[in-house]
Amino acid sequence: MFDKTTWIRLPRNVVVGHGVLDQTVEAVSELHLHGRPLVVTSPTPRRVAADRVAADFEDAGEDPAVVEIETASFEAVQEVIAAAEEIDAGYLVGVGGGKAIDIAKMASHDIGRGFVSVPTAASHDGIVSGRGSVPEGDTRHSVAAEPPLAVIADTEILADAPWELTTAGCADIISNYTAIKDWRLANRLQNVEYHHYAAALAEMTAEMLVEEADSIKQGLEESAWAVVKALVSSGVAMSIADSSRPASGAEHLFSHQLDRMVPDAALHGHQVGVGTIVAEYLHGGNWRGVRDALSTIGAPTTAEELGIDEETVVAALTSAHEIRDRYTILGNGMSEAAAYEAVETTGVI
Ligand SMILES: NC(=O)C1=CN([C@@H]2O[C@H](COP(=O)(O)OP(=O)(O)OC[C@H]3O[C@@H](n4cnc5c(N)ncnc54)[C@H](OP(=O)(O)O)[C@@H]3O)[C@@H](O)[C@H]2O)C=CC1
Ligand SMILES: O=C(CO)COP(=O)(O)O
Ligand SMILES: [Zn+2]
Repeated sequence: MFDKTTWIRLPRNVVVGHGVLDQTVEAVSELHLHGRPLVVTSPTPRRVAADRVAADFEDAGEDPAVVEIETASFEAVQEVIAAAEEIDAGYLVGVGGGKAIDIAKMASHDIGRGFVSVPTAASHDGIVSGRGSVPEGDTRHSVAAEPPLAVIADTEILADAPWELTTAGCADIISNYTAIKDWRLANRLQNVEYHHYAAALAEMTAEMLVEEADSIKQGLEESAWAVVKALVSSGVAMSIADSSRPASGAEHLFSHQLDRMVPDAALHGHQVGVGTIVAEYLHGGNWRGVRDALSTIGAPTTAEELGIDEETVVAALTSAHEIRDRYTILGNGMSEAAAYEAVETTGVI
């Protein structure tokens, strides 16, 4: 009997452009959600966008509430759930960087309410995906969470955000190259389920961004536009696959391990970018092309630029395979000698 099922959960409205923050209420009203909105944000995004969004809901007679979180933690998720229950929220609107958005999408998932994503930073592809990432014990990788019903990405705000957040988003997209290679490898060696369509979309997204690398420049709203569109495609690829496989391979394992060893040392995308150079080298691919694209955009390509010492980078590489059950080019682990060889050859150290 044929017993395959595909269930793809995608956003219904994706609104990207100059000043579209003002269209948040309209984009949400089309979703036919009921009840009060709870705006979930963090301090800077609140000033930049969330207070405006809340005021617009107020003007529309929607009686919103705002909850501000400081850290990406399970306590913050519980705080948001309590705030949502207190006002009997109909849906949650995450306004901010990955922290606020992930907390909102994880709280939405727990209480079965709709989630709307309003990114204020183009810092990684979690702004569109149904994956949430909150450190718990030794776990750093994403888990299933509520996918956004709508995404409102105002390029005026994104272009104004600190540039390193955007270069981190670029590097997170470039990592799709090695994520896909790892996925294919896992499919061949371990019979891991592989989705051609999701893989093609993720790979094409990385290729298009690399082709445009020269024109991605600080202060240009067109650059924020190009990056956020790529983040949307990458998030859609993850939704199609119902997994982060299209956008997360060995380079992400390396970054997650760094997060465990030296929390908050560098941005997610920047760590992932350096991991992509090494993983591409291990695949025997064009690691110089990856390095040059990162460097053209202004993303780190060395341990020093990440602000992480050589020993930690090597230790993260040799233990990254332990992070989760995800087969990649790292196999059952790199030896220390092989890790040194890879980072020295690629100029990471
Ligand atoms: N779901 C997924 O697939 C993924 C999730 N993540 C998660 O996302 C988080 C990292 O995301 P990231 O966006 O880098 O982190 P944050 O949300 O912490 O944002 C980074 C910094 O930028 C500030 N900020 C955000 N927007 C603006 C703006 N427009 N102008 C000025 N400052 C701004 C934030 O301020 P403030 O401190 O006030 O918030 C914060 O200090 C982590 O928790 C990580 O685990 C990472 C990768 C993938
Ligand atoms: O960061 C991600 C994709 O870019 C999510 O991947 P993880 O599942 O490895 O956390
Ligand atoms: Zn990522």
